[in-house]
Amino acid sequence: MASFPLSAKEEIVERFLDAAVRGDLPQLRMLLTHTPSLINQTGYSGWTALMLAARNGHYNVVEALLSHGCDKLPVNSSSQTAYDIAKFWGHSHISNLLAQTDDRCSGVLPELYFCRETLDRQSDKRTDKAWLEAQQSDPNTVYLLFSNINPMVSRCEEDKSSEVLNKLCRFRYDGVKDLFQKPTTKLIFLGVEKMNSSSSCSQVQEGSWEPPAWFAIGTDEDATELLKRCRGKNCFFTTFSPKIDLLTFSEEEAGIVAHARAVLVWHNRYSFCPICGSGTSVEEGGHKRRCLNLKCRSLKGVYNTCYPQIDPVVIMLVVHPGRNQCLLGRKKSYPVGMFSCLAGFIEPGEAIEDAVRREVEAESGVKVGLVRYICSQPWPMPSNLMIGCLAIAISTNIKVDQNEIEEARWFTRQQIAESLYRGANPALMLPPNQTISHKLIRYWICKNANLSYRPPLDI
Ligand SMILES: NC(=O)c1ccc[n+]([C@@H]2O[C@H](COP(=O)([O-])OP(=O)(O)OC[C@H]3O[C@@H](n4cnc5c(N)ncnc54)[C@H](O)[C@@H]3O)[C@@H](O)[C@H]2O)c1
Ligand SMILES: [Mg+2]
Ligand SMILES: [Mg+2]
Ligand SMILES: [Mg+2]
Ligand SMILES: [Zn+2]
Repeated sequence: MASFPLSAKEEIVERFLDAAVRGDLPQLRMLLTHTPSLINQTGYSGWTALMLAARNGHYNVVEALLSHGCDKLPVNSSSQTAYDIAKFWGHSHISNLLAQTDDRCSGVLPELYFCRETLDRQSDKRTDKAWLEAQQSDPNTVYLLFSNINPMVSRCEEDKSSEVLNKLCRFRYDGVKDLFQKPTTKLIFLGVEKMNSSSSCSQVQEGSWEPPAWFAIGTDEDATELLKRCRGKNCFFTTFSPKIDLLTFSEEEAGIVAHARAVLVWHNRYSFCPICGSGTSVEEGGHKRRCLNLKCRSLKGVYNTCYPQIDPVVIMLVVHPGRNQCLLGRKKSYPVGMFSCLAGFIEPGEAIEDAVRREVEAESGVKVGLVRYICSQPWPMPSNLMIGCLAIAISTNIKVDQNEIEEARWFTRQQIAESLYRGANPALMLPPNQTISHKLIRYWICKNANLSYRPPLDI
């Protein structure tokens, strides 16, 4: 059989995998230090380094790969994870190690995008007017600029291979203070920087270090005028395709964007008092609006029109009664071949479980029994809270409501695993890594992959 020369990239992957087969830890470490992206690569066999080390009983290599954040969930063409392989070949010390690492560390349920609390919100400071004012003119304070609800960003030029494409543009007081004069400008106190290793200097020990405060500024000023503040930097607003662009921040910045955008959207929607139509004043660091009409009912008691609104949405992976398939749907607006979890807004007076059952049946005709909450994600498009669940179907016939979705289908575990780990299934494209939909699908695949953990639902 003719053999084709390997590309440089293929060659380095093969060297890496070979080191895992032989248990050559120094060589594996050296390659990994030089090229961290090797960690989850597969060779021609479709096996990862972790699978190969598990097959050959190299405990120290498995340990090293896990400590480098290796994903233990990919499956080979026989749907086996590294755990399954170690167990099959009788390497119980390795299968025990693979079963031990907890969900969060092992990537079964990693932190969700938009969920990182980068700043300390210090919500108690929102009512301290003097403190807030002092922070505003502090030279260390950081300002983020939003044209309405779209953040001003600059392109990351450093690492072209990274998924992080955008960086929030940061300003100091002098660069933005003129905007404070405009009555339509919204100023949102986002919190203060959390203390980390770089801030644990002598100043912190002496107690003289104050963590810088962060504010978001929402302005309706002309975007081209605003861009002049960047002084030649490659800055722009994420106006053209917010859904895509908002997924290209670092984890640290994504959490900040989720907070700022949801508050600014609320200000845009609630410029006037929804109870009596009067004007309102903005208080509590931009987290409250108070009606200016002294006779208004909203001034008595707690009115939820005065505080930022969040729209709760259920999003669910429906599992077939036979446990080996899951139900995904596609809207007309999705890219060709993409299927995702079903989702829908929770209605007033409705529990999460009932919303899951109602939305699934309305959109796909499938009836659901047991519902289990898994995780949640703020989704600033513009201010949803996605509540992620697994749900067990008690019927299987599909009857799609064409007004809501275009198609719904049962997919086997094999089809999903192939799409997740090899992208080899052109008929099924899953939503991007940053979405809770992706995480729920992944979670189900892992929990079903004969890992020692048995979820209480026996899903
Ligand atoms: N992060 C993710 O992985 C992910 C995946 C899918 C959907 N989503 C988000 O979930 C949201 C809801 O999903 P859906 O569109 O399928 O919901 P849905 O099935 O409830 O249908 C939405 C329709 O219901 C009506 N509706 C009822 N109550 C509403 C409310 N409170 N707000 C807005 N519309 C309401 C509107 O006519 C709207 O077009 C979407 O906004 C979408 O952005 C996120
Ligand atoms: Mg829906
Ligand atoms: Mg619906
Ligand atoms: Mg609905
Ligand atoms: Zn009012």
